[in-house]
Formats: sequence, structure tokens, C-alpha cells
Amino acid sequence: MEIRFANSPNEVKGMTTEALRSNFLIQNLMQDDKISLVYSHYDRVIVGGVKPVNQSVHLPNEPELRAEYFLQRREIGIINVGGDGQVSVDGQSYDLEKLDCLYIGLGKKEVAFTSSDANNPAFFYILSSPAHKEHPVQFCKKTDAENAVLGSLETSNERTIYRYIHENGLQSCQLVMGLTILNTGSVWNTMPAHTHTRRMEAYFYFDVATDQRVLHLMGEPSETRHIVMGNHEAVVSPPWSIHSGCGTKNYGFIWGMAGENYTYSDMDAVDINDLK
Ligand SMILES: O=C[C@H](O)[C@@H](O)CC(=O)C(=O)O
Ligand SMILES: [Zn+2]
Repeated sequence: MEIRFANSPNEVKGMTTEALRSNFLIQNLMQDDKISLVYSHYDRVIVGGVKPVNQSVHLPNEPELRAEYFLQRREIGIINVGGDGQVSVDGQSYDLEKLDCLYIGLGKKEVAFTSSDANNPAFFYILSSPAHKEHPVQFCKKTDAENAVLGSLETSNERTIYRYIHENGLQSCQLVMGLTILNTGSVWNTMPAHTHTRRMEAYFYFDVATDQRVLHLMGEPSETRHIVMGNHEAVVSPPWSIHSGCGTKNYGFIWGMAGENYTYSDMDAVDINDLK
């Protein structure tokens, strides 16, 4: 598991493209029959990806956690962005089709991931944060998630937001998680942008065509930077940073947060005219 420490806004201002990418961009999350994990010191969130092909892949107990098992003091949200797959939790198996979500609370010991078809494997994106109370395993299909249509074609940001783990959905200690899908012809996410210093956020872009890219925007509203991203890549947004993106074509992304509060709508909006 890769460990990444936090950066101050002043440090980030002076970063080169390469430094921005090595601190915030997470690549190669989906590797055949492997689990990839990055531990971020922003709210101690772990970002990961699992692509089981020919065998089941287990959630390991990472030495850095100094725990008896991964979820001893953590919770985890899982969303499948690939073919049909299964997640088994202490022997109980759950079927996850594309864009279904599973929440696993603190205390569960054995978590394993499998794909139904090696020729069309599941791609599980995972996000884990520290937890202090046990919540049961909860499952949500995309069709059952609370959703809201935002933006317009006129401003190239017509999109549907699906909320899975949140105040009125799957219950957690601090994890908030869902996804956003842009309509054809819309390329902007989260514009107007916002910050929420109470929570960090991570984005994972999916359904980005191989010959297309998303220019992800980060930084303080008056000091924006961009990171060019491809399919199945994640990016960590510090609590003081905007997180927004513009694609060369429409795409989808999973967002997830952890931190001080649990309120999806708690955002400090940034006026487009104030961006620099
Ligand atoms: O704090 C909330 C997050 O930034 C995202 O949910 C925003 C988003 O998906 C969008 O506007 O498209
Ligand atoms: Zn946000």
C-alpha cells in the first residue's frame, strides 16, 4: 500500500505537473487479479481498485494499519464499474452489477472480490475511512439510489448525481459516496465549483473513452491547476481545494468524502468569476 502525506496550499502552488501528478493522481488501480491501495493522509482515506479475473482477490490486512484485520477500525464503500461481480463478506456473497454499491462496516473480517466472467471482469472501486461504530452491511442498486439531475446542455454540464452512502441512504460513520454521469454533449462536472474544508474528497473517473481525457481542476479557487486524467484513474482533493473537471467527451465519475461532517449539501460555492 502506497502512503501519501498531506500538502499545504502554499506547497501545492509551486508544484510542477509531475509533482502534482505524483501527489494527487492515482493511476493503475485496476490490475488483473490484484488489489491496489493508496493511503491518503487527507482524513486517512484509503483509495483502491480491485480487478478479479481468474481468481478471487482478498482485502488484505495492511501492516501500516497495525490492526488485526483491515476493517477492525474502518468502514468501506465499494462500487463496481465493470462486468458482473461478487463481494463476499464473512461468507455472505453479494452480487454487484455495474454501478451497484456495497457498504461494509467495521468488524467484518473476510472480504473477497470475484468476477462472474473472466472475459468481462468486474472493476471494483473502493474507498475506506476510519470508523468508530459498527453499521451493518448494506447494498444499493443504481436504480434504487437517490438521484438528482443538475446543470443544463447550454452550460455543457447536464448530469445525474446518484447518492448511495449518505444521510438518507446507506448509513455509515463518516463515509459519503455516490457517482455522477454526464449526458451526451455535457463535459463539465462540478462547475460552478465548491470547496468544503470539513471534508476531503476523492474522484474516480470511469467510462472515459480510451482516446479521450478529462482535465481535472484542483487548487484553491484563486490558484487553480489541472491534471489530465484517463479512464479508471482517481484523484485526491484536499479539503481546501476545488474539484471539478472538463472532459473531451462525456464520462462518469465516483465521488467520495470523509471528514468532519456527513452532510452532502454542505459546500462553499465558488462564483465562476472568482476563479483564477
Ligand atoms: O461534494 C460533492 C461532490 O463534489 C460531487 O458530488 C459533485 C458532483 O458530483 C457534481 O457536481 O457533478
Ligand atoms: Zn465536493
